[in-house]
Amino acid sequence: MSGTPELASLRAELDDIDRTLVELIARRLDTVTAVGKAKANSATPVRDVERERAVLEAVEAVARRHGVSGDLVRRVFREIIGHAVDRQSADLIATSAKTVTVGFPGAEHSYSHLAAAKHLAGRGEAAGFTGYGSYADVLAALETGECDLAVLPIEDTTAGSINQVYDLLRLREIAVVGEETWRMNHCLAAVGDVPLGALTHVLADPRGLEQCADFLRSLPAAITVHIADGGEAMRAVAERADASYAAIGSPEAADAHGLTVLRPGIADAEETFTRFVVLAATPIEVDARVPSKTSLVLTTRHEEGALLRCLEILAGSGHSLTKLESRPRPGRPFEYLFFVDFEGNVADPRTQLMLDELRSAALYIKVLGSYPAKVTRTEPQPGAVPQASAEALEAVVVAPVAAVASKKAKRLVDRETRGEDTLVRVGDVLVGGDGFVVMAGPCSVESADQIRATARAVKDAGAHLLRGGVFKPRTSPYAFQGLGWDGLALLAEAGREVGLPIVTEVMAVEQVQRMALSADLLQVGARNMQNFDLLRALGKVDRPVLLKRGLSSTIDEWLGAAEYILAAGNQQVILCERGIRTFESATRNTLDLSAVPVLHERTHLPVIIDPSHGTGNRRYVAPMSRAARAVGSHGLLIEVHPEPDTALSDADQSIDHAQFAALMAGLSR
Ligand SMILES: C=C(O[C@@H]1C=C(C(=O)O)C=C[C@H]1O)C(=O)O
Repeated sequence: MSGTPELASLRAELDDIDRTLVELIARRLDTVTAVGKAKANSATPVRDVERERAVLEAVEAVARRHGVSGDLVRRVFREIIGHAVDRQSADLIATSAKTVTVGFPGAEHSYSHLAAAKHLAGRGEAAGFTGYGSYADVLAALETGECDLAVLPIEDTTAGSINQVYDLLRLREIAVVGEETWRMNHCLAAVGDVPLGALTHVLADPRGLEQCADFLRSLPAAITVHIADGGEAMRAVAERADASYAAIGSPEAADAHGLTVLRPGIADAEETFTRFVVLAATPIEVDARVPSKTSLVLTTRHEEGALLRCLEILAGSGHSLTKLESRPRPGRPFEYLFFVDFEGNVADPRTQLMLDELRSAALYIKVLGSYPAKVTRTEPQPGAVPQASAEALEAVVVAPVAAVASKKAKRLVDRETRGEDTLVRVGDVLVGGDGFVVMAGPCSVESADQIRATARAVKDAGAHLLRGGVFKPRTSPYAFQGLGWDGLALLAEAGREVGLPIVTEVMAVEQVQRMALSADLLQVGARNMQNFDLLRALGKVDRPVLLKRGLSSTIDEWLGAAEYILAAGNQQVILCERGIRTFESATRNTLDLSAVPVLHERTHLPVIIDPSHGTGNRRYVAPMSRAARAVGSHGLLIEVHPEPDTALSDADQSIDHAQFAALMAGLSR
C-alpha cells in the first residue's frame, strides 16, 4: 500500500467504520426478521408503505443534522428497506435448504448476473450462477432441470420492453416466480487511464449503446462494436489489453476485470432501471400477506371494446394494472395478444373470481404466475399545509361549481366538457382537487450554494415543489438573463437532494424537449402566454405545464391559451394568476383573486396564485397567500431567496427563509 503513515491510519479508521456499518446492517436485518415473525403471528401484511415513508423521513432528518446529503441517505435506506421487505417475504415462502442454481443470459458480471445475485440475496438463499449464450439457452437449462431458476431482463425504463423475452414467456411452459430491478449505472472502462480522444473502439451491447447514445456522440473518432452484454465487453477489452479499446458496462464488471473506469455514469437518462423476471419450471404459492403481482397472457375476442371489457373486469374487482404490453399474434397478421401484470395473488379468492370472469370475457388466458412484487406504483400525494386547523379550513371558500351558459363552441378547458376537477401530477405531488400545493424558491437560480440552501429551507418549511428560473425573460436586455442549462442542472440537483420536484420557465420552442427531460413542471411566463407556437409545442410533450396569466389578458384569453396546450394533446395544465396591469401603482400588479372563483366555474383545471409577482412587494406576500387559500386556490408560487436584497432578479418581492417559514406557519393557522 502506498501513502504516508497518516493516510494508512485514516484508512484503518475507515475500515473500522465500514465494519461497524455492516454489523449494524446485520443487526437491523435480525430485527426485521423479528418484526416479520411478529407480523406472521398477527396476520399483518409484510409491507407497510406509511411506515417506510416515516423511516425515510426520520433518517433524512438525522442526515441533515449531521450535514450529510439527504438524497444519499434516502437512496441507501431505500435499498436497505427493499431488502428488508424481501427477507420478510422470503420467510413466508417455502424455500429449499439446498443451494439454488440460477441461469442468466450473458457473461459473468452482466447486469442480468448482478440482478440475479441481488434477487437471491433478498431471498436469503445460497446460490450458484451460470451464464448462457442466449435467452432461449437459459430457458432450455431451466426446462431440463440444469437450473432451478432463470433470470431474464424484460423491460427497461428508457429502451422499453424486450420483445424476445415476452415471446419466450408465451411459448414455453414456465412460470414467473419473481421480479427484480437493477439501476443501470453504465461506465466506460479501459485497460489504463487513457484520454477519451485516444479511443478507437467502444465495445457494448446494443441496449447499452442505445442508453449512452448522447455520450457516444462525444466520441466521434471511436467505432462502436456490438457485443452480447456488458460483462462480455469488459472481458474482451481486458483480454485484448489494447489502450485504444474501451467497454461500456457495469462498474462491477470493470472492477472484476481489473479495468480503469474512464467515465462513470455515462447513460443519457439520469436514472435507467431494468426490470427482470425470475422464472421457474413450476409456479409458486405466495402467502397472502406478501404484496404480490400476477402476470398473464390474454387474447381478446373479436368484438368491439373487447380489451376495454377485460380491463374493466380487472379494475372493477380492485386489481390495479401495472403493465400492459401488446405483441403480434402469431399467424394472425395485425391481431394482437396482451401481456398483463396486475397487483394481486392467485391464492386470493377475489383474484380467482376475477380470473374466472376474465376467462369468459377473453378468447384465451394463460396465467404465468403470482410472485412477490418489487415494482409497485408510487401513489402521488395531494399537497397539504402542515397542521391546518379547523378554523383555517373553514375559512377556505370553496366556490360552488355552477355551469356557465356559453354561446361559444365547447372547448376542452371548459367545465361543461369535464365535470370533475383535473388533478395534475407533478413528480409525486397532486395539484388540484382538495390539496393545497406550495411551490417556492428563488426567482433565478444564481449559484449551487444559493439554490441548495433555499431548497433545504423551503422543504423544511413544508413546500411541495422547488421553483427557480434559469432562462429569464427580463424587461431589459442588460439585466441578468439567467444561468441557462447549467442553472437547470443545479436546480435539478438541488431538487433531488431534498426530494422536491422542480418547476422552471421554458421560453422557446427549441427548449421544450430538452427541458422536459429534467423539469417536472414546465412554466410558461406571463410574457409568453400567447406565444402560440410555444403552447402548441408544450401540448406535444408528456409533462405538466404551469401557464401564467398574461400581463394584460382577460380570463377568457387565458383559457384560450390553455386550450392550445390541451388541443395539442397535453391535458396537464395548471393555471397561475400573477397579477394584471391596472391603473393602480401602489403594487407592481393588481393580484386578481376573483379569478379563482371565476375559473372554478369555468374550467376544471387547477389554479394557483403567485403573490410575489402579484404584488411586487415582499410585505404583501404573506397576507395575499392567506387570501389565496381562503378564496379556494389550489396553491401558491412564491419567491424565496437566502438574502433577498442581493437577489439578481425580483429582489423587492422575494422573502427570506425565515419569512417563508412564518408564511407557511401562518397558512395553517
Ligand atoms: C420492518 C418492517 O417491515 C417492512 C420494512 C421496513 C423497514 O425496513 O424499515 C418498514 C416497513 C415495512 O414495509 C416494519 O413493518 O417495521
